[in-house]
Amino acid sequence: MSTLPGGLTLAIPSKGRLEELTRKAFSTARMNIARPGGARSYVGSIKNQPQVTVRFYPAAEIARELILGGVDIGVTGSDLIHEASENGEENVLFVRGLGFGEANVVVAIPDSWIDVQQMTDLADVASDFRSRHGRWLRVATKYVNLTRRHFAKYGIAEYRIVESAGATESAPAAGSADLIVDITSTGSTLAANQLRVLEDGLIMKSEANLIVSRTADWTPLRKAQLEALLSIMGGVPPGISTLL
Ligand SMILES: Nc1ncnc2c1ncn2[C@@H]1O[C@H](COP(=O)(O)OP(=O)(O)OP(=O)(O)O)[C@@H](O)[C@H]1O
Ligand SMILES: O=P(O)(O)OC[C@H]1O[C@H](OP(=O)(O)OP(=O)(O)O)[C@H](O)[C@@H]1O
Repeated sequence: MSTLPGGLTLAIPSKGRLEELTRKAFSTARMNIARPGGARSYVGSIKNQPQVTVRFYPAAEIARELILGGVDIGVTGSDLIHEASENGEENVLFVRGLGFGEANVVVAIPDSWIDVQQMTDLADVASDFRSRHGRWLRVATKYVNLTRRHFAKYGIAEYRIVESAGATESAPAAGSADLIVDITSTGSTLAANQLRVLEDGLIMKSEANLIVSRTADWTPLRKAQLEALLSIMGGVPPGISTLL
C-alpha cells in the first residue's frame, strides 16, 4: 500500500537474472527502472512515472507482499505465489506472463531408485520406509507448501521435510535427504546430481508474471494510475474492474 493518497508501489526482484530480465521487460515498454543507491539499496523509481515507487525484494518476498497487500503490483514467479499461501492466487491478479523465469517445480529422486517411476511408487516407498530404515523418508525442498499439498493428493503422509536454503539437488548425495522437490528448467542440475523427475512428478509450471495485489488499498485514483501503468505494459486485463 502506498503512503501517498495516490501513488503505486511496484516490487521488482532484487537480484540475479530475474532482476535483469524484469528491468529489460520494463525498458522495452520505455520505463527505465533506476536504483540510485546501487545493488544494495532497496528503493528505486521510474523516470517518467513519478507516481510509482519501486521497491526491490527477494522474489519469494514479493509473492508474500502481493498476497498481503504490502505492495500494489510486482514481478515474481507464479510458483512463489502458490507456495506463499494455499489460497494465494485468490488474493492476486495475474496480469500476464513475461516470457522469462520459465521453470517446472518437480519431484525428483535418485537415478538409482529403479523401481520408482511414479508418485504411487513413491507412496509405496514412503509407507515402508520407516520399518525398513528406522526413520522417515526425507524430502529436501524450499517449496514446503507445494510439496505437502502435492504429496497429500497421493496419500503420502509418512515423510519429513528438510527445509533447504539452496543447492537442494545436492541433498540426496550428501545424505541429508532421500529425494527433492525443486525447480528445474534445462534439467542439467538434476542430471549432474544423478536425479530424475518422476513420470508424474510435475507439480506446476511457472513463469515470471506481472501481478497485481487484490488486497492492496485500492481507491479510484490509484486504480486509474494502475490502469495507466498496465496500458503501457501491454494492456489492462478485464479483472482490474473487480479491484474496487
Ligand atoms: N533455472 C531457472 N530458470 C528459470 N527460472 C528459474 C530458475 N530457477 C529459479 N527460477 C524462478 O525464479 C524465481 C526465483 O527463484 P528463487 O527463489 O530460487 O530465486 P532467488 O532469488 O535466486 O532465490 P535465493 O534467494 O534462494 O537464491 C522463481 O519463480 C523460480 O521459479
Ligand atoms: O534445470 P536447470 O537449468 O539446471 O536449473 C535449475 C537450477 O536453477 C536454479 O538455481 P539458480 O537460480 O542458481 O540457477 P542457475 O544454477 O541456473 O544459475 C534452481 O534452484 C536449480 O538449482
